[in-house]
Amino acid sequence: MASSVSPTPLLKDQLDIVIPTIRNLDFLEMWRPFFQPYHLIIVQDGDPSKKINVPEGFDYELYNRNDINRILGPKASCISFKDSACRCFGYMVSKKKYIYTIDDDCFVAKDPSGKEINALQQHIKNLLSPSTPYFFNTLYDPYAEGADFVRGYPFSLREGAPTAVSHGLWLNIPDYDAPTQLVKPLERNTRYVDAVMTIPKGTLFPMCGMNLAFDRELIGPAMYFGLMGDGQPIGRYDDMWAGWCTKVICDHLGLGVKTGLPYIWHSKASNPFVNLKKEYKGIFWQEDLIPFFQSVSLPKDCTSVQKCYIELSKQVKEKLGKVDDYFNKLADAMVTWIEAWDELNPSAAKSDAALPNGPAK
Ligand SMILES: O=c1ccn([C@@H]2O[C@H](COP(=O)(O)OP(=O)(O)O[C@H]3OC[C@H](O)[C@H](O)[C@H]3O)[C@@H](O)[C@H]2O)c(=O)[nH]1
Ligand SMILES: [Mn+2]
Repeated sequence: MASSVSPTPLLKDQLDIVIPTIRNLDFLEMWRPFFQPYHLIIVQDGDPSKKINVPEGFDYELYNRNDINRILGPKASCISFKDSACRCFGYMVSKKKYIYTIDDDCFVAKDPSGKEINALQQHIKNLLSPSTPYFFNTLYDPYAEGADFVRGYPFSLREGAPTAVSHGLWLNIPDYDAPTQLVKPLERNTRYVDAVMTIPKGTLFPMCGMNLAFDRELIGPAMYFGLMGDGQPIGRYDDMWAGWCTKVICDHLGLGVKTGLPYIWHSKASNPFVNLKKEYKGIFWQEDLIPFFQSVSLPKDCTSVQKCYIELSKQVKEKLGKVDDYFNKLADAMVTWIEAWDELNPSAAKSDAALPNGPAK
């Protein structure tokens, strides 16, 4: 029987909110009722001499590029500059079990009843309840209030798998790629779909970093947002790369990834022409990237996220290095990221994933 209804714990001492920003943080005023109890990690991108004002009353730490260079030294080369991908530095320096990351142009949305959505609470609910990657439940989340496993659902699979990622969605400005933005400039997402689903094992998905939460202890080292922005041939594929790496590792380690509720209100449409320039190589390359990730197989002795990620970086170099030399650089940066992660998180560096490698065969 799926869990009965109990209040969602705040987890205020177990969760950090990571915000990449080149703007001001006035958006926090709208989130204050939901975010004030939490510690914020603000990753200031762009010009480090620019002063970012954080509204009064929030507990935060702020890192700019000088801080990243000071803390990581030469390893700072793996952290993107002038791209929201810089946010992954916040994941690395956090000491908490959970991360929630949100963009500074994302606001509190309302559900169809007009009630303000506490996105963070829904993400916590998603992360604290199991996922069902091995068999699709046609009533969606069986652990949600008023739902359960449907007839025919194997009882041997009803315990589910630990949830590593909770991927939220967006009302108003949807996360479209540049070509779609260009042909549908006025399209707004007004559809509120009241569902949380587990993305089945063996299926990839386009992970958006705008409204994303994850269990840092289960999957944190896989959440590297790649080499994007300044000096790189590609942008706006930071979260996509992290999502593909994360999903194949979650599948291997027997972890779940959920998508759906909660919604946020995404307010700013970034410039489609600028986005096209950033994305165009990604749009072309991903026709090779997706078959690569679909064919990834990780050895049984990859029993920790770090080991999986290092193995993945070897396969990236071997199989994608021939697509473009960028992937050789990215593969090296993946290793640097893990080295930096383990340097900043020494205790976690030793731990293997304490999880079976999927359901009992
Ligand atoms: O150089 C930069 C540009 C932006 N940021 C911060 O990143 C957040 C997203 O920026 P923005 O809202 O302008 O871009 P979107 O196109 O809406 O972002 C989506 O697509 C790109 C990424 O995948 C992103 O995750 C998606 O949300 C915002 O907080 C900016 O302040 C930055 O740090 N550096
Ligand atoms: Mn935005």
